[in-house]
Order: sequence, then structure tokens, then C-alpha cells
Amino acid sequence: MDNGVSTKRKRSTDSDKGAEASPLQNGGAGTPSIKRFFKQVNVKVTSSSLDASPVQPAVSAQGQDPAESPAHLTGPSDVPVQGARMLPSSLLNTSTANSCYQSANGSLSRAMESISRVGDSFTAGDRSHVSQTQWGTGLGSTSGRQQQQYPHQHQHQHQQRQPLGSSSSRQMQLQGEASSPDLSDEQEHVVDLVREGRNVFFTGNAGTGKTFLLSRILTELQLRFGEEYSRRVAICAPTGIAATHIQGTTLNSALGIGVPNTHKDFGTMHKQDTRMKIQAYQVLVIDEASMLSAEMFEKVEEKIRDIRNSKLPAGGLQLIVCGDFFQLPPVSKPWDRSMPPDAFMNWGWAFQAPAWRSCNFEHVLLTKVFRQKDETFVRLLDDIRYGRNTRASIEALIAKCKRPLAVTNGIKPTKLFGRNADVDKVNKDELDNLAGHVSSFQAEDEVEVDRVVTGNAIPLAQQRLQRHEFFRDCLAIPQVQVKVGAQVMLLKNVDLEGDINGRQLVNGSRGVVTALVPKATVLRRLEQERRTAQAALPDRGGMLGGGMGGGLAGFAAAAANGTVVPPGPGGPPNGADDVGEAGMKVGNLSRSIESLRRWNGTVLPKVLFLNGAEVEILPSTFSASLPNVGTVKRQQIPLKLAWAITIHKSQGLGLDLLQVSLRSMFQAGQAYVALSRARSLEGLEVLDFDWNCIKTDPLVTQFYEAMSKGQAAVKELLDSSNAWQELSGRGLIVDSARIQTNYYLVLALLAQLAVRKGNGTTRSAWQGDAAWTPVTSGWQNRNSFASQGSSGTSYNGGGRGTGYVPGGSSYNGGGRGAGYSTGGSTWGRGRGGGSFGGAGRGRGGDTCFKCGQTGHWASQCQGRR
Ligand SMILES: Nc1ncnc2c1ncn2[C@@H]1O[C@H](COP(=O)(O)OP(=O)(O)OP(=O)(O)O)[C@@H](O)[C@H]1O
Repeated sequence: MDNGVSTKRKRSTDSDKGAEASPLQNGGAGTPSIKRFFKQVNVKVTSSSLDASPVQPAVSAQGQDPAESPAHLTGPSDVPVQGARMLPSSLLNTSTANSCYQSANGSLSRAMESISRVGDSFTAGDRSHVSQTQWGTGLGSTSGRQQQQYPHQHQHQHQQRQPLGSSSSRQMQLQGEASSPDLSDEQEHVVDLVREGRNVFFTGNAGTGKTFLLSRILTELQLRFGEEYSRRVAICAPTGIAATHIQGTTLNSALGIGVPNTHKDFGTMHKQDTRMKIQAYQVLVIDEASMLSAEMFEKVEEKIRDIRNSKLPAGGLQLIVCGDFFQLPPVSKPWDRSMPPDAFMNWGWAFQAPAWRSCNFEHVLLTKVFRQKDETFVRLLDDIRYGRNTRASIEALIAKCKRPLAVTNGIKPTKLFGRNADVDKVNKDELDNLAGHVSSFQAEDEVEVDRVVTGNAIPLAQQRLQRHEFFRDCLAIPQVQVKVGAQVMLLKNVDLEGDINGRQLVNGSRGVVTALVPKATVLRRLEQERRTAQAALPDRGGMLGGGMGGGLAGFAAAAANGTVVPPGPGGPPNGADDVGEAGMKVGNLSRSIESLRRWNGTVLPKVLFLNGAEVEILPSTFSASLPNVGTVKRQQIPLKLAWAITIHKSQGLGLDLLQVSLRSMFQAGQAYVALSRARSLEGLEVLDFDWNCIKTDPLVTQFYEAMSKGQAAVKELLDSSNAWQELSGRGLIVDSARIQTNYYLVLALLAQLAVRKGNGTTRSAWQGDAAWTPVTSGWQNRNSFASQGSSGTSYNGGGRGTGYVPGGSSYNGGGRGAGYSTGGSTWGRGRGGGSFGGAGRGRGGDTCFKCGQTGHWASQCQGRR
């Protein structure tokens, strides 16, 4: 039985306007006035390119990521998703005990009590407050202590910033989020810095609530900018999927960069419409900064300054950046000889960019881990994160987690692999192994052109939206295929409002498909629930006749017909809370009924989750907006097959039961990301490993060590980077015309910082394909680089022990590095050469660091001897 529907292609009429505006759209959950602002010309088009192949594995293919496309890399974080929060429990048939389901393999009776028991213990992990961890610098819990620990060390320099009004706006924010957890003191501190208009970088272990905090900050920004929000705030992440965590877009998209192959390609940022956009922005928000390269950050910062005609860092934009540099690095391109000299390689950690230093970030380290409760586990993860005691850590893990995990009530653990091929194989095999029919759910995609776009610009905007990377990157894939018995993962947070057991379903919650329920049956139930909810609506006649009655009346009416936005910044006007609650329920039900009626599928999957809740999964809206262009949306069942997923895709998730393969880790942070998805040691099994599976970058370690000492230490660290002083002192941070030759020098030099001096141990700073032995130093090396810079031999830290570093190898090409020299390329530096560029005296054909032979690049090395 195939219940799939073909992707629709439709164009709305004027009568569609407004009614279609999704409350889920980016920023759309604002105040009613924001809502009005977001009201758009609604042009719905589905790109035919989105049609899925009839049988498609759960994980799609094309991509730039070593495992798969970064666009497909990660699942969502546990950020409360507004859309999900809007789903009332009434939309979910939360049948509990005594349920059983028919698997295709036969009847599987479910002991729901035991599932509930397991599930409760898992779900508690993400919601509970865990006592502060011991290893980091504890942050003060009183504001006084915070003041001490976060002295504000630089002046406001961004004239265009509007410091946020404080308490009233905060109250407004909290009003609509009563059920969300309170921010911790350290999280509050970050919000305070944001309010003050500072450039902030906040980071911390996996599960410290970075994305959660970012979503709160976005709420603050909505309040700061009101109707101007989408014009003033660029919400970005380096990859598409990371962007969907915060309902933003990729950095490339927000800044009109496209997919740069060369540095020249950044010139697209100067296009008229992008220029205007960039000039209008006041805040640039970047999540998952570990995947933002130094090269990208440097280039973007320079261009923004240029476009905004300002000498201020980032042209006066407020920068709010978060992420964990111990997690996955940028997806760099391997160097290839055929590449042009100004090829964009996506190299380096963002904090390595000179621009990072000039942006004067307030660096805040979040230390309180929320995801895991078990302090032993938290400490073990921290060791792995830092690459401390790696052998002991692996042994401890193996001792605790090598045993097979129990298959709990038929729900198998999620397997995490480094490589996409392993994932696809497991999911396909598992689905094939299930008897029964495949049910396919086809995504329904649409684009809405913003109302500011008029006339001939509409078709153009439409085209841009149809080609938007969102459709490639969206967490919800074009075609979801399941069978009864299929193991799946939820892709949205869902409030089981009113659930007597207080259960939660979050993105990453896993379960098993127990049935496929006819759509008509679900519709009947929802309609009944709406009738009941309508009957419970309070009579607000008296109040509505009063002073603020107009607003409330409008609100109540809108709630009843399903056209209001939910609580939160877009919630009811002050004083309308009680109307709001009942009205919201009716509104949400109405919206769901309408959307389900339009949904082309004929059945809906019913899923039994680990926490014991068994719910029918309704189609859900995933969206992103392109300021002043429009919105892209995908309506899809928010599920994916989840017997296995890639580690990249798991970034941002918390998982209850997982099996991790640590055998083929090829990037820094991969093992840490994989293991830190687990909420408990009990729920984690290590399938296999090798002793080198834990890879950390010493540069990252030193950066974090400085952060743990406070802002002053970070500043000192960055200031002590004579390398960077040298770079800027010698004019290496240059304009576009010179970037072609000189930018490589910057990156090459930065790459060299990762080289351990003197012991011959090597690593390839940013190349995933290079041999890599973990090293422990890095910054020291910079000093040697700086102090001996003029000799022409010390850029690689005395000339020894470098790995393959494109560009950087040219420095070694001065004669001493183990890296393969380009033989004195234009940007290479020969031994003793007095200038950075073009000395060209590198010893051509220096040895390949992999095999020790000359004449080929390490990336081309076939192990010849
Ligand atoms: N102040 C808080 N109180 C209670 N729970 C919180 C708080 N902050 C975050 N959490 C919860 O902690 C869990 C992890 O949060 P989140 O995913 O934002 O962490 P993260 O730091 O972004 O993790 P990762 O680095 O793995 O992406 C989520 O379930 C979130 O709801």
C-alpha cells in the first residue's frame, strides 16, 4: 500500500493571503504586530526538483560533508520549537497503558507500564536541572559575582545598536513562556550582554543549553526590533540543518554569498539587493560556530565592513555567536593542485580569524550541563571533549558501555556512524527486513513571496525561493517511508499538554510506528475536540466591551477561527491569558484541522514513543524565511527512520538509547559529538572503536582553557598572538584585490599554529584527509612563528613537524617542513625569503608527509615508496 501523494504545485489566489501565513515561519511568532508585518503575498509553488525518488533512503545524499551533505548533517536541537509548542496535546492521541500494536512481523504486545518507566527516566534528562559541573570555572549565581566574572572590558563601539530595554521587554517575553524552563544564571548573563549590545560568543559542553539560550535571545530580539525584526536580525548557521534549529538560514544565504568556490565569489555580497539587506541588518546571529571557518568569518567580516562603509568591527553589526569548537569542525575542501590560487577552502576555526580578535567578543563559557544528569558521565564526556586521558576514557567507556543494550519493548537503540554509507545501509536493511507495506509520505512544499516584493520582481523572488537550500537541507526529507514496526525519530518538539504523567516529546524522541490511522478518523477526533474546547471558551462579553475590548474581541474571535498566533511573543494581549489559553486550544485545533484537510496523505502514522506516549503524528510545518524575499515551507510528517543516523546529523540532538561506532572517526570532535548525544551511560553502547578515535585540536583546547579563566585570559591569549600581529602589521589582512595572494598566507600561517614544535608529531590542521596524531600544543608554536618570522624558517614552528597544510606547506617549503611544498608557489615563502608572498624559493618537491616521497601531494598519496 502506498499512501504517498505527489508533491503539489499550486499558486494561491489573493484570497489565500494571510490565511496561509504560518505561525511557524521564522520570526512569525512575534507579537500581533509582528504577525501583521509577516503577512505576505502568498505565492505557493512547489519545486518539481523536490520530487523524491520512489524509494529513497531516509538520509539523502548529495553534499559537501565528508559523511554527507552538511545540509543534511544534523538533527534539530532540543530548542523548544514554537510550532511544536503550538501543538496541543489534544492533537495527539496519547493513549497510554494497555496499548498494543501489530508489527508487520506479528503481534507485539507492549507492556506499557515498563515503557513508561524507561521513557520517563529518559525524558527527564533533558528537562531537569543538573547540578553545576565541577571541571569548568563555576559561574557566580548572583549578579554580583557575575559582574566580577564578566567585567565588560570594552566600550560600546557599535553606534547603530539599540541597547535593549530591559525589564518590561523581559516580562513580555516570559509571559508567553511560562512553561519553559528558567534560564540559569550564566544563561541570563548572556542575555544581559546581548541587551547591552555587546558582541557575544557563548559556548560550553554539549547539552549546556546553547541553542536553547539562543532561542530565548531571538525572542528578546523580536521584542527589541518589533516589526523591523526580520530586516534587522540575520539568523544564520553555517549549515542548513543547523539553521533549521533556530529557524534561520545559512550564513551564505543571509549574506548572499551563494556557494563560494573562490574568494572572488564573495563579490556577490555587493549585489544591490544583498547590499541593502546587509546595510539594514543590526544583528548577526550565528549558531553552530564550530562549523564556521576562519576563512569564511574573515572574509564575511571584511565584506560587511566594506558594504556598510564602516571601520567598526563587522561594520557595527552586533554579533551573537554560539557553538562549541570541540564539536564538529568546518567542512573544508581538500586541496587540489588544479584549484585557482584564490580558491575558497573553508579553512580554520572561526576564532583563528584575525577578525575574531577585532570583533572583541565577550566570551562566555556555559558550564551547567542539562542534558546528562550523571556526573560521572559528564566528567567522562568532558575528558573526551578535551582529549584528556584518552586511553583511560576509552577504557572507562568500554568497561561501562561495551555490553549490548537491551532492546526495550521492541525499540532498538539508534546507531550513530561517522559515514553516511553505514547509516543508509542499516536503515534500508532494517526497513526491508520488516514485513508489510511501505507507506510513503510526500512533502508538500510551498514558497511565499514577501509582500514587499512587487511587480516583475515576484517571479524572480519566487524562483529564488524555489531554489532555496532549505528544500535541500530541511530536516524533514521529501519522502518519508515507514512500515508498521519501523523505528523512527521525531523531528519536532511536541508538548503533551495536560499529560497526566507530565511526559514530553522532543525532537530526537524515538519510537516505533504502531499503526497507520486513516486521516478521516483523526479529523473526526480533532473536530470533536474542537467542539469540546469551544464549549469551554469563557464568556468574555463583559470584558470585551471594556477599554481593551477591541483587541481581546479580535483575539478571541481569531482564536476561535484559528488565525491567531500562539502564546509567546505572539500571544494574547495583556490580560487575555485566560481567553488565550482556551482560545489557543481552539485556534490550534482549527489550524491543525485545516492543515490536515489540505494534507494529501490518506493515513497518518501512529507512534509509540519510549516514554509510553502513543500519538498520531500530524504533518508539521518546517520553514525558513529570506528577509525581503519570502518564506519557504515544507509540510511533512516530522519523522525519520532512526535505526541509524550519522554523527553529523546527530549534532544538536539528545538521544535516549544509542549505539555508537567509534571506528572510523575522521574529524575532530566526532567522537565527542556522538557520545554526548546520550543522556545517560545506561542508554549508551559503544559498538566498536580504535584507540585514535578521540581527536581534539590543541588550538581549541587552549582557547577553552583561556575562556575558563575569564575574558581577560582570552584577550591575553588573542593579544599574545604575535602571529596575528605580524599578519596585520605586514598588511596581510588586505583588501579584496590583494586577498588572492595574501589570504592564503593568513590561513597558511594560522594553519601552522596547530603544528607541534619539535617532536615531529604531525597533524593536518584542517584537512580531514590527512594523517593525524593528536598533539597538545599549538599556541606556543605561534610565538615561535612570530618571533622568528623574519628568518624565514620558523613559520612552521622551527620548520619541523608540520602536516600537510596547503599553503602552509609553502612555508615549510622554505625547506624544513615535512609538508609537501608547492615548490615555491606564488604565495610560498622560501627559506630566508624576506617577504611573505612570492619569495618562491621553497624547495620544490619537498616530501609528502604521508609517504616521505616527493612529487605529489599528500592528498594524492598512494603510499608509494
Ligand atoms: N536553563 C535550562 N533549564 C532546564 N533545561 C535546560 C536549560 N537550558 C537548556 N536546557 C535543556 O537542555 C537540553 C540541551 O539543550 P541544548 O540542546 O540547547 O544544548 P546545546 O548546548 O545546544 O547542546 P549541543 O551542543 O549538543 O547542541 C535541552 O533539553 C534543553 O531544553
